[in-house]
Amino acid sequence: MRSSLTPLGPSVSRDRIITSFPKWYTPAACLQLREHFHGQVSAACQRGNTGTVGLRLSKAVVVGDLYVGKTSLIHRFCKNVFDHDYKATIGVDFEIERFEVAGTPFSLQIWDTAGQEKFKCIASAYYRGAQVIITAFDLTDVQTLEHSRQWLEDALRENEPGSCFLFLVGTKKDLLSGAACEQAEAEAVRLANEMQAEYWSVSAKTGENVKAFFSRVAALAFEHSVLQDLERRSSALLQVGGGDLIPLLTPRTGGHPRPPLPSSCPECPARSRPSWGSS
Ligand SMILES: Nc1nc2c(ncn2[C@@H]2O[C@H](COP(=O)(O)OP(=O)(O)OP(=O)(O)O)[C@@H](O)[C@H]2O)c(=O)[nH]1
Ligand SMILES: [Mg+2]
Repeated sequence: MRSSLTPLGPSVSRDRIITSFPKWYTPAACLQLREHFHGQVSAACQRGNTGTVGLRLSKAVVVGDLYVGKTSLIHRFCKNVFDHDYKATIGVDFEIERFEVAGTPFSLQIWDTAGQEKFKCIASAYYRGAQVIITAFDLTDVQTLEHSRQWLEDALRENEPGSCFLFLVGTKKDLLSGAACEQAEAEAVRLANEMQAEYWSVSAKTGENVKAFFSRVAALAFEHSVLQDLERRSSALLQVGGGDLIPLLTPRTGGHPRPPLPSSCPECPARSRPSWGSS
């Protein structure tokens, strides 16, 4: 039986429908090597038993130095446009993208933050509650890669340890090729592994890898939301005797058990979640 919580609303566009688990950019720095949805997630989707996942917004926050191309990346994905002119983001902005993942509606709220130092305190107020942190750097500017550590640290400070998927994204791929590109990517992969983040190279100008990247983000965030929802519901219900269900409150958290970490599911050969301290 399909869940009665399935939302009404406009159907999602065809290119936001994700039926198979999107692949990583490189196995050298990826969060998940599986090529299929988690078994429990597929089963829940088939039964329409995905709880409130279709009704909630998952939050993804994009951080990184000024001028690296955060806004351009988001605009390419959400509006399919590219602007050569630079207009600094002031504070924050966001877009909401609706997907259908394994037959279930899923919405991602993508927060675009300002890279300029003077806006940092405004932007950092919006880091909280992120399910996904995307740290962007410019592939042609090694300093922006070096600054990625600090951006990630700042974003993690506002969130529960182990509660976020981390991505490191090299932008402006169209400006590099051959050995220069390989070298920049190798350095980025090294840092991504230290950060326990998944690495992607993209170009907002040409659109290369942009849709694939956000599909991957959406699929991982969706999977985690479904697993979290299943766990929340199973720990809130204790089955007894002839099958009566007794709702329980978890005392420690007032009925809202801490969600499982993305890496805690038995089918995930993923790395452990970060305890990323300053270096
Ligand atoms: N060639 C090329 N240029 C890009 C690409 N992405 C962004 N740019 C350019 O880089 C400049 C900065 O892009 P933005 O997206 O505004 O940078 P931002 O990170 O949002 O900057 P802040 O809002 O100040 O933090 C603009 O002139 C863009 O046109 C890309 O993929 N390729
Ligand atoms: Mg911007």
